[in-house]
Amino acid sequence: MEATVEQTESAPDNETLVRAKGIEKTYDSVVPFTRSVSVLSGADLEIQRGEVVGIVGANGAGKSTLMNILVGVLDHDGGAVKRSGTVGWCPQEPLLYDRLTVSETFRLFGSGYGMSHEEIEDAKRRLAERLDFEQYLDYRIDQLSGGNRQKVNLGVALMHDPDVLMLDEPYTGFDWETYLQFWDLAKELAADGTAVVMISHLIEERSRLDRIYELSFAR
Ligand SMILES: Nc1ncnc2c1ncn2[C@@H]1O[C@H](COP(=O)(O)OP(=O)(O)OP(=O)(O)O)[C@@H](O)[C@H]1O
Repeated sequence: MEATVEQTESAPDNETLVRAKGIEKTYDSVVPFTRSVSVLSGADLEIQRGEVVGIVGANGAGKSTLMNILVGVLDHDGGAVKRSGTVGWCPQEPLLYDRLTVSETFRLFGSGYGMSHEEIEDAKRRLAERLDFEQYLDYRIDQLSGGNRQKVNLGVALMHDPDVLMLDEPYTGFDWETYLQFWDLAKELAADGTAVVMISHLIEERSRLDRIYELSFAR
């Protein structure tokens, strides 16, 4: 089956921002002379503006694989992905540069997003206050604790106010206060029209999600 990805620049006002149909993904085996592993087989999903959608399932069910395909950092073998608008992505392992300070990290990502100096400074101040990492702005990434690194990872994913925010277990290592702050923020973003897609492991979270996609192993 042929794999396609379609990306349109601007997001429509009140519509589906991500649509995935019949996604197939097989990984080559990491062990020589053994079979390849089929991880996704006919996965369908739709994400609307303003909703908080959960992707759940057992370890190894393919949640990160699906999200990486939706974001566009991983190829798929079959099916089609259609995305509209801008995307913010918070991967499970922070993708940050150890030698940069937190402020420099925001400048780097902000210029990549095409933001002005003022917009970058404003987003950095707002998110540092909100997620409580103001005191670490001059720290290098490799001097941060795991939880604070995760906060910066989340901050740079949403600093450009994306239409779709994709989060792969974004709160790993957050203390309780930050975890609650994170959920307030996710709800606010959704109320303003952002589509928030989140990989979740916590049963407690199910009530916070508008819709849930559960991945299960193919029989
Ligand atoms: N690069 C790769 N090469 C080969 N197999 C891979 C690769 N990446 C992932 N896999 C396999 O694909 C399957 C799905 O992995 P994935 O990380 O998507 O699962 P997950 O549902 O996100 O798991 P978890 O809850 O543990 O984070 C697993 O069996 C994993 O070992």
